[in-house]
Amino acid sequence: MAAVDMDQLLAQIVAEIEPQIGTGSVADYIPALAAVDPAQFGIAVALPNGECYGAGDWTKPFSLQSISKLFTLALALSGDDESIWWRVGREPSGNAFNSLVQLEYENGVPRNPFINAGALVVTDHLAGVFGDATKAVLDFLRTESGNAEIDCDEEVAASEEAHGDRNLAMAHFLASYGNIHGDVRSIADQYVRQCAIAINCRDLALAGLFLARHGLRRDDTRMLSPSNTKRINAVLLTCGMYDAAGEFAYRVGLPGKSGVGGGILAVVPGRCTIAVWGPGLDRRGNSVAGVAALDRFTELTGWSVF
Ligand SMILES: NC(=O)CC[C@H](N)C(=O)O
Repeated sequence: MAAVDMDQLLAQIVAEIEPQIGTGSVADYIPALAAVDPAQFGIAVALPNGECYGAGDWTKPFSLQSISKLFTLALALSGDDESIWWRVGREPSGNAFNSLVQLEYENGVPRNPFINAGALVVTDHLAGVFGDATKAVLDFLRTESGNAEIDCDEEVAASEEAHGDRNLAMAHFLASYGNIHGDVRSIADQYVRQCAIAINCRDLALAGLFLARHGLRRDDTRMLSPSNTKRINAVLLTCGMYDAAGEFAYRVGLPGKSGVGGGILAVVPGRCTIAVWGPGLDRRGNSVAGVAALDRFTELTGWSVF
């Protein structure tokens, strides 16, 4: 594709995936998310120079959920501190994001940072470095997006906490292996609160730009070395969509991270970030309309890592 008319392209994608909007089912294990209208869709594309384009509900906030896991990993690796890899692996799990089964076989070392068990360990690491992991994520998102209003949605946090037995069990199980160092309840709470951050597609695409800019933040200060940025993108490609990572790589061919709020952040290294949001999920917890839109985006532009 020669010169890309981004506004026209995004409008075309929204029109093409229209039949998928509202399909799938909203996450109902977090009651506050079950109340979200599934018939919504937004897409935003941010370019390395900070220009941002969007279509549909791209300025409407949604629940960040597991997409927070990519920001916590990046913060854990910032300054090229690689010590987190002693505590968490980087292999796809092939299991659901909230599965516990591998943890006992593998001695309390989660397969990767993008499933819940791995994110709990990363949160514990960040709590040790920054004091409060949720605040560290919020500060980063606000600075990179330029939107100081981004915050935790207290209703979503309370709703997940009231139904948080599984993550709490997982955190205690990790602690039994010595892989949670802080207070278990506090770490589980910080994890839930970073998932409950409300953000829109525009701000999410801008906040992820360091992944497309080889580790540079928007003010040109360095977040990560080019090598560690490449590595995060590689782990996103292999593990970012949980047990659907292979299918997503096949259909879209980009590093990406999804969340059960219906958002996905995808990266075309050197070119752009793309944030999509559609609350209807497939059975693995990935946005149906979001994956369809990213599929069309890479097909129409030819922008992919392959
Ligand atoms: N896949 C997700 O987005 C899961 C995040 C959610 N907060 C949970 O822990 O279950």
